[in-house]
Amino acid sequence: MSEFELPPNYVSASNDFRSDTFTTPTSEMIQVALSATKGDAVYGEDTDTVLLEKTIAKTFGYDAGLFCVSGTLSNQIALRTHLTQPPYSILCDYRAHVYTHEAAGLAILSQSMVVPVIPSNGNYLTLEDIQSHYIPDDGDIHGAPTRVISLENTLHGILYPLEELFRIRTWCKANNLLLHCDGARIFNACAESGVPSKQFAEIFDSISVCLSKSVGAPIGSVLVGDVKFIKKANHFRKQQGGGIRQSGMISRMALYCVDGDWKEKIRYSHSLAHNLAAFCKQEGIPLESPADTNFVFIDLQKAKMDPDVLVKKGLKYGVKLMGGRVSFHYQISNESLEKVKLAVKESFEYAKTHPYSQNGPTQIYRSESTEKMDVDGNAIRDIKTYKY
Ligand SMILES: Cc1ncc(COP(=O)(O)O)c(C=O)c1O
Ligand SMILES: C[C@@H](O)[C@H](N)C(=O)O
Repeated sequence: MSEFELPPNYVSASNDFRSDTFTTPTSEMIQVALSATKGDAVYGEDTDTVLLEKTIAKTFGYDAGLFCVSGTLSNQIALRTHLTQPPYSILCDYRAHVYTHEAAGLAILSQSMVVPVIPSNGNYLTLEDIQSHYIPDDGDIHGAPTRVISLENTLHGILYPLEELFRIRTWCKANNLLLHCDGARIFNACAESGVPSKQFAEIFDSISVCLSKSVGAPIGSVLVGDVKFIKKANHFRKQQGGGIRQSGMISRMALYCVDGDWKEKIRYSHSLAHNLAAFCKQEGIPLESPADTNFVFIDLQKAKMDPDVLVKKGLKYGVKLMGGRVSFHYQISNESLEKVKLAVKESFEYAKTHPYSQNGPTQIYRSESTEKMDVDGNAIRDIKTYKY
């Protein structure tokens, strides 16, 4: 095996539970990309990219969209565009991706303070949580007034109740605050809740719609909002190096995914997650949060489970895990689900005699596992068992 060749079970997504970002482009996707348009998207001349932007904007009820190569870029330029006169701050859930996993983009690009809030119900921010933590623009020169409430739907796979979103929307309008949605899993929210995608335009001023997550595209997100907002966001996208040229091929692959039966694909992945959650309940394995959609967050702290043991048990059965978060996507096989159950159960049993003290909630990313072995116990040389 060459030093760069991965073992067979490392090239498929069917056993990859690390994230729904690990789906791989299908041969059909690659085939349609061959007939993609070839214009320069910076000049708005790539038809497939313009079509993708219009399609996603229309799907979610907005007037304009902007193709971004990642959800991080889409989120960060959205929030930068909303923020106009510092000092200001953004309020979000303490687990929000824009705060925890976008490398301090809010501090650097937007020079914004962040007010991270722990939801009083443990799952999602209520209007009362926001009201008791936001910073009013009342002329107090000590403060950095809240300008944007940035929510995530879903967050850690938890569905945001629509009525709560409307309560927050009404209050934000009355208090001149903007609402952004990190919609990395907005398609999951739509598929599971039945809320029409267009209804989110009544709530959020902008949504970062990821295509590279559960919908299964290899690359990209589309930021949606009104025309003036998207025009300015485009300026920040260029500034951040996100103005890519012939993006037709990746746009066409994304269009293939959104034109397809994404609801069916996503509902399949949710059924697998619900199956694992039911198994955990049956075995007495605690979960950190409700498994509403495509994630199962095992409460490692409560179970005193060592995430490294869980990863190694996964390798023993030939499935890829990153820690306590078990992610599902449409390419996961039923066979792999059964293997994950074995790994989770064995790790839980092991913890009973080898309790591990986990500091704080489940870490999505973890350092590389100490040992690497395949199903037959052979060492797997130089393979990262985690994305980071
Ligand atoms: C909730 C959430 N928001 C945003 C992102 C950023 O997306 P990307 O990895 O494409 O930058 C991710 C991760 O993929 C995510 O999980
Ligand atoms: C954690 C985050 O960066 C990544 N989007 C994931 O969900 O795997």
